[in-house]
Amino acid sequence: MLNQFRKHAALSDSPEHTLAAAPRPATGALAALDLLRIEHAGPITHVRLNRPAKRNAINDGLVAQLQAAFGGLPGDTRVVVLSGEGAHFSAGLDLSELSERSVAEGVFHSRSWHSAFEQIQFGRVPVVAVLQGAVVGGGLELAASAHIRVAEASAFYGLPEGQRGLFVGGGGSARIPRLIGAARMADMMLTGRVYDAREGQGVGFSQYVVENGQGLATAFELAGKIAANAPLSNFAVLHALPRIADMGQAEGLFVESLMAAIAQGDHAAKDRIQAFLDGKAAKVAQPTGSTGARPPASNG
Ligand SMILES: COc1cc(/C=C/C(=O)SCCNC(=O)CCNC(=O)[C@H](O)C(C)(C)COP(=O)(O)OP(=O)(O)OC[C@H]2O[C@@H](n3cnc4c(N)ncnc43)[C@H](O)[C@@H]2OP(=O)(O)O)ccc1O
Repeated sequence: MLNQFRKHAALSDSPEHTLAAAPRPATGALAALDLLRIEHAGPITHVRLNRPAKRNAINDGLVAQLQAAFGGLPGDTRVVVLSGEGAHFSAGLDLSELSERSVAEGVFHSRSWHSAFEQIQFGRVPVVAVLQGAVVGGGLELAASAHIRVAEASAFYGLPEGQRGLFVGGGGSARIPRLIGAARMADMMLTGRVYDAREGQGVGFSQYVVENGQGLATAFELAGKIAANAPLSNFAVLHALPRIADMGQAEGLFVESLMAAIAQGDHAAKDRIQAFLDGKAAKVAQPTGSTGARPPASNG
């Protein structure tokens, strides 16, 4: 595992980073988060859901700890890998906590998920999620908050809320239709339809599908590339892209021009462009399939 970390977090083309010698466990407040396992390897922070006996079902404690973890990332973190311990990414809402909630408490409960997951989606750094086994209900809502999803062949996606008499409450109604379309989401909730890993890639749940056991290695390989980018460039992808997508074209293009100028003025862009002009930076690579991923299927 240590070697895997070192190999996949290699940042040799980054002008600003060297990789720490070995992954180190979180310290201080992050170390106290017992429903998560957090490790740092240079600019990559690995956040792992750690309730495998309950299939990483998401209870109130886990939501609070996700909020704390993503709100308390060290300043040198450039990218997060989010995964789930065991055979399943997450079985969704912890159903054992639901029974005694009033309607008002239900609203506040849902809002606490929104807050934690918005911190993941609209945080400072990109998040790469590794998905295996069940990615269902609130687990799918959590996965949808990440920016890149790497699925292992075992992954399957479902929204059993309909079968449980519930509605999504973790931001799924806002995020999932943007990934797969509203009609597909309605079908999943109304009929209980489940997509396997390959189908899930086809409809837009994941950008990559890899063999079982290869998810983390692929995610760390991608995370190494992301960490080598200029932080402001990554930040613009996280914050400008989704907002521009929701704007009219004229407004969107105006915001784009501002963001482009801001990124271009940053020293990190200047350094990287000069390195390319001096022949010291990599050319754009031909696709090699090095992540083990098939090209994304169309969304159609
Ligand atoms: C309304 O306001 C909301 C809603 C929400 C979000 C809602 C949802 O997420 S609804 C969907 C809830 N999830 C499910 O219905 C999945 C249920 N689980 C399963 O189908 C299976 O466990 C499995 C995930 C396919 C895995 O199967 P298997 O490997 O065979 O494991 P099991 O033997 O079934 O389970 C082992 C162990 O874990 C417990 N467990 C599993 N899932 C849950 C769960 N979701 N909640 C609680 N506990 C779970 C299971 O009971 C077993 O426990 P033992 O003690 O018997 O070992 C969001 C926000 C809102 O405001």
